[in-house]
Amino acid sequence: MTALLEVEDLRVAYGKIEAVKGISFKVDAGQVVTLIGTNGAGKTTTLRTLSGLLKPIGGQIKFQGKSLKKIPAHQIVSLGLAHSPEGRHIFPRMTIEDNLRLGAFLRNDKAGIEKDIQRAYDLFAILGERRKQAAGTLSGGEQQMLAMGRALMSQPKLLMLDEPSMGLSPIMMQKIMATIAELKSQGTTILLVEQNAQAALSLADHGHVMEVGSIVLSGTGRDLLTDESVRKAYLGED
Ligand SMILES: Nc1ncnc2c1ncn2[C@@H]1O[C@H](COP(=O)(O)OP(=O)(O)OP(=O)(O)O)[C@@H](O)[C@H]1O
Repeated sequence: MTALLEVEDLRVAYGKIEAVKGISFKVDAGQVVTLIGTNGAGKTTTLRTLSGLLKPIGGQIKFQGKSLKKIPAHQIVSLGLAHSPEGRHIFPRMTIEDNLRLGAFLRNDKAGIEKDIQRAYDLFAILGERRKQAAGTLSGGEQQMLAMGRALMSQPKLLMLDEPSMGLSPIMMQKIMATIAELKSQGTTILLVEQNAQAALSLADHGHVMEVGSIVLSGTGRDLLTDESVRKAYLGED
């Protein structure tokens, strides 16, 4: 069976600095796969490249068996790859509901869009309660919910989440992780970038540890959670 996403020997550079140095991994439909690693490991660069925002200097990206090489960013969304970026990038002056609608900008099935807006409100009740308010009035965690809800509005085959737990309180972080688990149980395929290795590996089918542009260790979420080097480097154990 072909993987939903296949990344092979991917290399990405900013000028002369190679930020991603030949990484390979795949994501099968229905899986949660996580990339973990410290600041500057190349995780965000990888997601931005998969979204078509950065052009690789080498390697292959295949989505549903087709190369994404010559496909511009806006068409990549229509193929079914949605990206909830680091820092969220919601539109603070627009209402919560209008932010959600933006995620559906490539769709014209009105009834389906309304159904998915309702689905976002079912997942995140606070967004429904405050649908007519400016998105900038939401807390950081609620803005994260909005960013995830907006990404889901494109009906993605693959949802890419960049550090959804960043800057959140432990309770809000747990809520976001529980939502990711719920999306997984509904069959959503997710590529999750996280610095919170414990949370990410706990719900991932597979994980890859990135260090300075390379994948240095791969395994099931459970294997990596119990791996001694991972526990020392990323889970704060001596
Ligand atoms: N726009 C840019 N121009 C030049 N170098 C960059 C740029 N963006 C990132 N880098 C460098 O590329 C490397 C990888 O950064 P990247 O943001 O992908 O890492 P990351 O693992 O996502 O870390 P973080 O959690 O901080 O986002 C780092 O050395 C970073 O300084």
